[in-house]
Amino acid sequence: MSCVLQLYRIQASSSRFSNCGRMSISFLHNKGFINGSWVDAKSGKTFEVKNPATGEVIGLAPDMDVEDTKSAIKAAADAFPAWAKTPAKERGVLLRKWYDLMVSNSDEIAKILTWEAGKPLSESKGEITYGNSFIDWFAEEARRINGEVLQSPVRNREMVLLKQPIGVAALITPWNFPHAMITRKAGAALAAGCTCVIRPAEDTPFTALALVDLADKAGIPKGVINIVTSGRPNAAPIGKELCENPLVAGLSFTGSTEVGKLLYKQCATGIKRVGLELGGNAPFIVFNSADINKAVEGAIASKFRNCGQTCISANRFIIQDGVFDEFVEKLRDRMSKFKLGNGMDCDVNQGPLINAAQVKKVEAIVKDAVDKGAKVLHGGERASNIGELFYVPTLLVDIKPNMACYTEEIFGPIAVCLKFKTEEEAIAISNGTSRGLAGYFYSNDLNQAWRVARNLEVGMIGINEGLISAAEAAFGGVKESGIGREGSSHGIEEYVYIKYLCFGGI
Ligand SMILES: NC(=O)c1ccc[n+]([C@@H]2O[C@H](COP(=O)([O-])OP(=O)(O)OC[C@H]3O[C@@H](n4cnc5c(N)ncnc54)[C@H](O)[C@@H]3O)[C@@H](O)[C@H]2O)c1
Ligand SMILES: O=CCCC(=O)O
Repeated sequence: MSCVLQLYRIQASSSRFSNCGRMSISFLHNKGFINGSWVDAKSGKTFEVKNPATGEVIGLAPDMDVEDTKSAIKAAADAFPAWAKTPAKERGVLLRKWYDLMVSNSDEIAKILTWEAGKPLSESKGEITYGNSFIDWFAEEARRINGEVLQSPVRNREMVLLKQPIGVAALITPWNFPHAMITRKAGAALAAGCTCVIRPAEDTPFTALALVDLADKAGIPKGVINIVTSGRPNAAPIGKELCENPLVAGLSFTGSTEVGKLLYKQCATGIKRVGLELGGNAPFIVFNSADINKAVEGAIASKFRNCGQTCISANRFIIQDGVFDEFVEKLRDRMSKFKLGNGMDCDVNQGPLINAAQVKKVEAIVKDAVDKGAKVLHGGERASNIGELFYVPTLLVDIKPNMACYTEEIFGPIAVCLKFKTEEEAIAISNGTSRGLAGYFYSNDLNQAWRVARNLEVGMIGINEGLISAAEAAFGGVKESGIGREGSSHGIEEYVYIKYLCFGGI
């Protein structure tokens, strides 16, 4: 209850946001940030940002377009030479200051995040700890961007590999992790010596603007981080400009595979460096040897984090015949204990979906499955009594390969359970998709664990574990789930190129 009151205090204290008088959170902004200044769209246009839990308009953000994007790119390009030459240790110190400010303001950022993204406050705090950890990590990694001295095959030569920042990085991020998807990209880019232009999702610009404000307060020089906000209609032209502008060296995108493919094509025009974190269709296999209680806890964590709107959420539960009934019954029991509601309410653990399009997509997936013979063991409908965008966590069995819930990324609170007999069958079902982001399996057979880990066609695997994300981990997919890795020491590689030096006549 106290959380609810705190939210209303934010709303009541800002003249630029709904129901507001004075501003208590100094980093709550409704302007874009270009070349170190808070700016409106050149056109003067704005778009509405709504609280998905209530439908209320919480504020207006600048509806920027290609002209604003060109200005942001120019600012980033102008700032690049000085930032690239700033010693890595100094870049790391500035990132550390940014991290410290984010930590000390975590509770306030969490409220903004829940306000616009709908996720329960405890999850927003979890995302912020996670998102902050990328800045902490890359603050340290900055000074470890080392080159190599090679063994020359001939006398009187020295051969050296330097790593240099690629230049201006364009970062396009989604609404589902409005904080962490920015810090995972910007932390690596800035540590490497790149400057950046960020285009956050239209549903969640205020978290992004708060982060950039704290970066500014940390002393990150003007032009190094720029942020261009826009409503959905301007996303495509802004994206095209970010992909095709000759001053941009590389693009990093997190979002749907469909948009990722388009941006990949657009980047081909200028042979830009591309990093893509796209959709998944994660298998979650439970073998007969597994500890079923642990598997159910892992399933809940993996499937229902952010109401299932997570790219690495379990998409299909693939359960061996000996433990199918026990797993399904225990999962149903856990799901029946979820509390849906406004994420600001402390005991809520499932918030709304982000927008009406997501609700329609989830509804269509459930209807398609039921029409084709799936059985609903829990949920199966909107929770309209709570709000427009709430959907009851749903459990489906009797799943067939022709159902959308089998072939598509669900991206919502729908758990679908399939039965299998042999390990080969489980692998074939798991790999029978064009996606390959994450996978999970539960087994207490060590040999089986190695075999299955090697055979799953995914970039990341949780083995007896449902939560795998960490700044130290290399995050990314195979197949149509993307290109490149974020986080870990490999995350830096997306933002540097190797320059070969050959010193002759030595
Ligand atoms: N892998 C992930 O982390 C992730 C995140 C969000 C969504 N998704 C997937 O995407 C589906 C749809 O969600 P969504 O609509 O938010 O994803 P999306 O790919 O449409 O949007 C992601 C980001 O890209 C922007 N965008 C959209 N079209 C663009 C374009 N032509 N050029 C440049 N930017 C563009 C959006 O405004 C947003 O900021 C989901 O159901 C899910 O399957 C995956
Ligand atoms: O949804 C995409 C990112 C999720 C994560 O980093 O764990």
